[in-house]
Amino acid sequence: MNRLEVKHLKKYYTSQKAVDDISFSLAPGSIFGLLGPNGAGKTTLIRMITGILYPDEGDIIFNGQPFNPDKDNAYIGYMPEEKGLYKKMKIGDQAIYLAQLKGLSKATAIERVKQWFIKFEMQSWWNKKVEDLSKGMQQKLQFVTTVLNDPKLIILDEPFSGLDPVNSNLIKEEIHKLAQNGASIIFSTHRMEQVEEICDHIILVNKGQKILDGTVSGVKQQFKENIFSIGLDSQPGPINSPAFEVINSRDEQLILKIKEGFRSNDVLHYFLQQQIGINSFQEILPSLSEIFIKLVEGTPLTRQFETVTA
Ligand SMILES: Nc1ncnc2c1ncn2[C@@H]1O[C@H](COP(=O)(O)OP(=O)(O)OP(=O)(O)O)[C@@H](O)[C@H]1O
Repeated sequence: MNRLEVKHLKKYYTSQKAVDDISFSLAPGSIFGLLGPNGAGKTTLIRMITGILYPDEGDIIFNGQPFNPDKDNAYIGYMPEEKGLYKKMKIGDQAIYLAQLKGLSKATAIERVKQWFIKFEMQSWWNKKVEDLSKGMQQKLQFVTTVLNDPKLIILDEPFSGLDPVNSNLIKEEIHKLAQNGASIIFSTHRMEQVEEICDHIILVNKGQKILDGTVSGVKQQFKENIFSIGLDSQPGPINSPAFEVINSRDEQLILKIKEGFRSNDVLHYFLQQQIGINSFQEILPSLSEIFIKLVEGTPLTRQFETVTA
């Protein structure tokens, strides 16, 4: 059973189709990247999945049942990009209070907060106030308060913003552990290299519509352009082959594109025929960043309703 199913979801504002008929599903244990340029509709989509906004149309199915925010919010952890912490409240008390709001008893809340504070080396923060923490420390606290109640669906909006590499790694490891234990994770960010590193599945939203949906490796395969890197044992002379063209070269290392109708074997055959040895041969897949730019570049920021003039 899917953890989450979103079916034909729509949210229109007065002049904008913020989310326009988006469907996708999310399996338990999956780490899912929700990508899109500024204004694409990601936050609006997340707000509907977390019960903050009602959809105009469409269905949200959580754990096989129609989504009921009052009941299901106890199983959802949402870390928004903007901080949702009380600035003046002591950090330990605040974490316990937020865990209780998610349905934990006070005793369990205290126990869990202590465990997480030890794990993340935050014990000394207990009596400090949020306003006394740095941006990165607040981000770490926000992550802990999001996962304290062991949610089944975790939504993280730019979770690494402001974090140093050590703390980023700490949180990455925890995200993987939470997924291994069955939580489904939606991860929204503009940092494509983080998506490649962390997510197993992505959807790309543009102008309120889903324009790409698949596994990270499947999407890269879908957009590959038959580009290969080859390492030779000596410098080749002028190359003239119908099978491929060289698009870049440095000494014995070439980047080449195999032409339509030809195969890798044709490239290998060409060099072997010239008595040139091959040290390495590897396909170069496009990065998610390249795919993202290719799909969204040059498109207007949002889809407006057509203006009707009398
Ligand atoms: N309350 C609102 N009233 C009117 N329009 C809105 C409202 N909230 C968002 N929008 C519009 O809906 C569209 C989608 O916005 P949304 O915040 O969901 O995008 P996003 O993908 O999260 O963008 P970003 O990456 O910049 O955070 C935008 O055109 C935005 O201007």
